[in-house]
This record gives sequence, C-alpha cells and structure tokens, in this order.
Amino acid sequence: MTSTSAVPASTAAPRPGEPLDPDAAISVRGLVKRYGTATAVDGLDLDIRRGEIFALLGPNGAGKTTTVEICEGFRDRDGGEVRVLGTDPATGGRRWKAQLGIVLQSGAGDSQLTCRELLRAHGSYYSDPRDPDEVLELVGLTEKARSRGRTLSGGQRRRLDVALGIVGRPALLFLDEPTTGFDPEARRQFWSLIRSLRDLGTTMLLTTHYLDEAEALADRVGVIARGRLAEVARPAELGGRGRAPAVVRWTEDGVRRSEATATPTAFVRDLAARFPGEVPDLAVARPTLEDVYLQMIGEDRA
Ligand SMILES: Nc1ncnc2c1ncn2[C@@H]1O[C@H](COP(=O)(O)OP(=O)(O)OP(=O)(O)O)[C@@H](O)[C@H]1O
Repeated sequence: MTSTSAVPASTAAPRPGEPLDPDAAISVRGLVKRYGTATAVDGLDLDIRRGEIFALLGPNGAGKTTTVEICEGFRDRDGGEVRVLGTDPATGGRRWKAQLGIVLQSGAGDSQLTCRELLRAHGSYYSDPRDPDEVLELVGLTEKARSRGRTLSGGQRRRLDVALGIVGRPALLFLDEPTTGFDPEARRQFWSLIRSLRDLGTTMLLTTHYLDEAEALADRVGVIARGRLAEVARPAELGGRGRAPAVVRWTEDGVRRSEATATPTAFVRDLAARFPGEVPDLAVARPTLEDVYLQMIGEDRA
C-alpha cells in the first residue's frame, strides 16, 4: 500500500510564479538547462515534500537525468532557482552533500573489498554513518557481508548500491532506475526496502520507466516531457484516472461485449440479473497508470 502521510491535500505542481517552498526537500522554479543550442530542461517547476517518495516519469531524453543531476549538484543550470534541503546545489558544500544519498546506475560491484569493508570505508566520509551490519540487514545482504562485490549477482549488486547510498543516513535519497534488470521477486523485495526507508523518514526521488514501480512506491508522480513537467498527481489520479469511467467486459451469445460506465457496480448488478449463473468472462477495468501515461506522452508528441 502507498502511504500518503507526507502528501498534503494539494498534490499538483507549483503554479507559475509561485515562490520557492522553503519547507520542501526539493523546490525548483523555472529550471532551464541547455546543451549547445538544444534545450533539455525548459522552465521546470517542482516541489518534493519531506518524507515523500516522488517518481519522475518521462520518455527517453525528456530531461529527467539532467534535472536530477542539477538537484544533486553534479550539473550547472542555465536558468531558474533550485533549493535542495534548503540549499542551492550550485553552492552546496560538504555538509550539504553529506545529507544526500545517491544511487547511481553504475554500481560498486567491481570492488575488491567485501561488502562490509566497502560500507565501512564509504561510511567514514560521513559524520554519523549507519553501522555497516545494520545497513546490510536493511538491504537483505547480511549473508554477503564477507563477499566481495564482484561475486554478487546483478540484483545483489544493486542492493549494495542502495546500501552505499544510505550508509551516510541521508535525508534525501536519489534513485536512478533502481530496479532495471531485476527479476520480479527481487523487485518486490527492493520495493519493500524502499518502503522501510520511507518509514525511517527518508525522502526519495526516483526515476523509473516501470509504471508499476511508480504506482507501487510513489506518493506522487511527475511526468516530464520535453523538459517541462506535464503533470504531477498521485498515481491513482494522474491524467484524470480517478474520474475515468470503468470499462465492463463480458461475453454474451458468444460475442465479446464492453461498456464504459461511471457506475460499474449498478451495471454489473443489472448484468448479473440477466444471467442464471456467472456472467461469462466478466471483467471490470479502469485505465492503468500506463494507459494514462502513454496517452499523455502521445498527446505531447502530437
Ligand atoms: N552531456 C550532454 N550533452 C549534450 N546533450 C545532452 C547531455 N546530456 C543530456 N543531453 C540531452 O538532453 C536531453 C535530456 O536528456 P536526459 O538525459 O536528461 O533525459 P532523460 O529523461 O534522463 O532520458 P532517459 O530516460 O533516456 O535516461 C536529451 O535530448 C539528451 O540527448
């Protein structure tokens, strides 16, 4: 289940001209980034509240990584204002950086050190690191404490990446496509790790191409297209999804039928009255997050 405790009544993106939110974990206004003559981020506004999991969605090349890297302090911007944990990333020093956890796509898997040694070494950069064994337990790698990174499976390496991202006890964790290449069981285990981190109060900014992942984890999702935020909403409400009619499908007289209705319960009750037993092949569906996402992206490209 998705916790909504960190999400206020208003879930939308900031309005144009709205000032930076000093209480937000991340507050971005009018962000612009150009590479040569190409504009990768084109006036992006975004607030991410403390304690929430926010998923940034968007097609390849939409500007997600650029935005995230500017927030991490790895990339300069050409315009706009950004505050991350109250600090402008362009000027953030060591103390500010120590509050961030960054899980990159690369991975620490090639290290000659054991998992525990790696965590201890990495933790030494921080003033109040988590105990390596506590972190290994949190990510489900206790049994691999003495294993070297290069002997781990792909999914285990990813867990080690997360372990390295959280050993410094970050207030804000960036996760870039964290479950790419995971098998289904590993993804579910990873999701439960992310939820435990949220329960510990960690704010997380996640980029993902997996819409089921965004739906399972995120308090809010933001769809970025052509360098702008097209919409911010709870996963269940994106693109008017919460208000969309349900589609009832069934088979009657050997013919597959369907009906879009705002009152599916009443419709199914009437339908059931017409059949002596089970309504053949009955299904009630609402648009999935993927349906509304693809529609939004398609409209943007049109
Ligand atoms: N270092 C760079 N130099 C030139 N252009 C770049 C650079 N980095 C990104 N771009 C361009 O900026 C645009 C946005 O790229 P970005 O990596 O932010 O997108 P993304 O949404 O993260 O995409 P993906 O889902 O493929 O990771 C793209 O058109 C990309 O080609």
